[in-house]
Amino acid sequence: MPAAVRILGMEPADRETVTGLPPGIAAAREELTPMLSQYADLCAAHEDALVLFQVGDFYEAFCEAAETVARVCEVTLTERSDSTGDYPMAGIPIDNAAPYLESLLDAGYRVALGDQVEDAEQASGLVDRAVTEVITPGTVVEDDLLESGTTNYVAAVAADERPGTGSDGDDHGSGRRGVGLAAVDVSTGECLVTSGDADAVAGELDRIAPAELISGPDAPDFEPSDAERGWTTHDHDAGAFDRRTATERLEPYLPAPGRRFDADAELRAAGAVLAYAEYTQGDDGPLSYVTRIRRYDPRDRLRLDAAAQRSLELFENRGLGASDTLFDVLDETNCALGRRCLERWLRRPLVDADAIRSRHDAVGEVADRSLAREGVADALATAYDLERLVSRVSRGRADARDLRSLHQTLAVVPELKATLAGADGERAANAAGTGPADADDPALPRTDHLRDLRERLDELTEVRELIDDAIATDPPQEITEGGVIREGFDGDLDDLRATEREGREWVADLEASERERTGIDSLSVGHNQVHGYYIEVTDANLDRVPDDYRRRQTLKNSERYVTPELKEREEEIVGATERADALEYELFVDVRERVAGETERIQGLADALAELDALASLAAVAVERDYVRPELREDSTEGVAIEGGRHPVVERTEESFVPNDADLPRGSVAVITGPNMSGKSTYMRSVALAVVLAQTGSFVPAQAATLPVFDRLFTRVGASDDIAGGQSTFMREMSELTEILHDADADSLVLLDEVGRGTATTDGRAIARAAAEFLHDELGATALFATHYHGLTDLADERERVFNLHFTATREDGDVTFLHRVVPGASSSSYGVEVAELAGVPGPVVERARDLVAAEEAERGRGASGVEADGAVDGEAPSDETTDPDATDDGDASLREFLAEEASGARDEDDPDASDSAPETATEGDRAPTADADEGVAAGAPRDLAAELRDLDLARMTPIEALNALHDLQSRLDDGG
Ligand SMILES: Nc1ncnc2c1ncn2[C@@H]1O[C@H](COP(=O)(O)OP(=O)(O)OP(=O)(O)O)[C@@H](O)[C@H]1O
Repeated sequence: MPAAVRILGMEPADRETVTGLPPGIAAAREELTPMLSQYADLCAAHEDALVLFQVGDFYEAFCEAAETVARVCEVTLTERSDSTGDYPMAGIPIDNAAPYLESLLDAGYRVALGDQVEDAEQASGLVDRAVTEVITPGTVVEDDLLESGTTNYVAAVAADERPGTGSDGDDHGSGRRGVGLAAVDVSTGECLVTSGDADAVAGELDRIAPAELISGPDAPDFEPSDAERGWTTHDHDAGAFDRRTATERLEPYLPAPGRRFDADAELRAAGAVLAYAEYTQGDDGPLSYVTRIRRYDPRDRLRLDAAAQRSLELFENRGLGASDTLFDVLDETNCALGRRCLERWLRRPLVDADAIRSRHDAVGEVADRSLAREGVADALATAYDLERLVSRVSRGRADARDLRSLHQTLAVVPELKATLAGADGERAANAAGTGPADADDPALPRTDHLRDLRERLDELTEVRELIDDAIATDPPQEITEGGVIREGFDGDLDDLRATEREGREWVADLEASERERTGIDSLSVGHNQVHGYYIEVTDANLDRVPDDYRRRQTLKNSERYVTPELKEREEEIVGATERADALEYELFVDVRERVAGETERIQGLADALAELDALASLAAVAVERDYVRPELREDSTEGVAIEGGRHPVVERTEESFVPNDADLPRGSVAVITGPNMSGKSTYMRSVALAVVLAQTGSFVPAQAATLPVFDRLFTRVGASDDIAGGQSTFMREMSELTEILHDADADSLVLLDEVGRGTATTDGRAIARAAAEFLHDELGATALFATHYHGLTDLADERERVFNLHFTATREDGDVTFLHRVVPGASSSSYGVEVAELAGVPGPVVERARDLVAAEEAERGRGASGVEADGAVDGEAPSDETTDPDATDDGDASLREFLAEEASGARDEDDPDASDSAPETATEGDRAPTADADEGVAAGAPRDLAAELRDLDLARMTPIEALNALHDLQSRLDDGG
């Protein structure tokens, strides 16, 4: 039964005209020819889809649907005329349908393929047609329409309908949770089910990034947090979410579904998503290759929401510079299976320390064994996408070439097992390794993880042999025209082929024997489609034609004949060929079904191959990029300790990447200051990426790393950092901050990059400070906090676990050099003007900016005496704008001041005593503000103009923006503000 699905986001008028029954056809319904009437029936049964109707070698659409196809696929709109009228018609070639289908999917359509399901030659009257598949973004199975090595999910969400069901998601174990989520990859049969409160499910949806989402009645509206990874939404037939219906739907997939799910909403989401998947696959009953429905709890994985994935550039590069992502760096996989697995791992890093260590063991072993690593890579490079292959086999869509690909993939398994056991030279070393339990059997990997994996490499010998015995080595694509079954596999087939062969040989000899018999040297024997075999004699020799020749065809200069014997042989050959082709098809289908019977085992093997490839990829990266095995803290109260840590992506493009240490006690807040472009963001991300990598099972780019296991990782990056994604609003920044402050706890790692930057300085600073205090005082999360609000560094004096770090720069002959090295203590310079110069802001603008800064500093110098006189430095949070201690100082000390300090050694980076804010406090004190300074005028500049100038984020402005901003300030200065 087709589900009633409607495409959201389209005007009802559009839907009426492009999906379901085209109005032009509906209007003529009573008079339609039988064929168009059949088309109309299929359209009416698929209201949600655009029906493509097979007519010979083309898929056709009619009337309004034809107009849509012509426009979207850029094909010609023609007209069909029959006794009942003229109908616009547009078609796409079936042989090359993929690019057109892709255009229709991209344009938001769902396409129902109305195929001829009966041999046109055998049909008496109208050929029977049926929808064999509904192609939708989330349920495509065609290789041509799917990216290799990626997952493609359709998901369903259902609200829990049991009374009293909690919605806070914290009642794990009681089975009472708010929203159920189920997702299926129809191309591989992977099926996942989970549940949680609406926020948790939203996070999971972001992580899974389904191509399509169907919602049950009362389910919350879920919007993708990232438009680029968005999904198409449908309201699904409410009936599919009904508990009883869902239970019945699930029964063929798993016994006693009612008892298998924690939450009612999980069961209903799973039932609905499978109903939908079945519907799109032609409603042919259960999808036999969905053999495992995997339940999971989001809390069993490191929670990385979409914002974190985005800002850490795990899968997408948002920056304007380097083009790689973390996944690109890690992806040294050799086959699509491994690539998908690695992606899954990176989207869902582990939180179970033993499981993480186990992966590290395996990565370490493969990294140590270069022969095994290369052997595994070579073997897997010839493996096909077993998951997609087996699902095709199981759906009855695989051809003989697919079975051969399956065979080739199975054939690497024995080789892989031998490789993992170790090549001869390796075995002794293996045996002497870290004390394997079975040291007397050197032919085994030394870690439990690899040993288990090797065990799971099911050789499936019977399947491999069956395919090898049955299927020709280089079969044709068509499975109905013979040539797919190997000789020797079936006696009857061999007899038929022998008859066929002998007949052909007889025909081949006929020319010579007839020439001899008739004495006509130019006599020839040939064959054509219409007349079959013939003997051709030129007109000059017609007098020598024997009596038993029967004329078949007269040509310009010759005659064509048959003999009764030739006719008989021909019938024999044709008969044998037809029967052999039909028998081959039968045999092929039988072999395919027998292989399909092993779907579950083949899927098990696919999992093992995928994991092996992912592990080998991590090992290859560890070796090539000099990563180190991270040590996991036993004690959950201890923090992060990284020596010589690097950013895995930036280090690939930055010729001389400067490694940095990170020592973050659990629950500490590191306030990081420093000039623009000095490396603050890179540093923070390096720490977070080390955590993500470690929990994924990877080694990390560092000299040494000891890490705790975090449960959640939050990031909040400055508003303008998201401009490239077109989502820069202060509101968004604040809602992300809200989420962090609500959800982070002692097991969270939090990255805050320039929080508060999206609003007025005073408010932004206040929010930043309050957030840092809350993180420290209330949440106890481990946090890295990069900021240009230097007043925040005071927190180190006030809070036990807050400390300062900063980045420095040097200047020689007017050139600023960023050292990219983190050192203890607070910084006081932003070098904004210098960065503007580096970025190519025109010289006069830079010079003018320098003058303005100098003027302001001069003013501040005058104001500072007031501070000393009053001693009015207030380290408390800036709640009141008029007494805000930061109100002028986040403009920072001047470059001159800063360099003078450096020259005098007051700011010795290597000075171990120069920690925290001690030397900096003096500096800041020197230029701390007074009420006078707040109201003061720098070289006649109104105070607010100077503040505005200070707040310009030059590093992120284009030269022209900077020029305009300065021009604006200048003219307002001229106007007296
Ligand atoms: N450790 C490092 N070694 C070498 N180059 C680095 C290092 N860290 C950062 N860089 C380079 O410096 C550039 C700027 O770094 P990053 O964005 O981290 O600075 P930032 O201090 O956060 O700047 P802003 O305050 O303007 O946001 C990076 O794109 C990178 O090319």
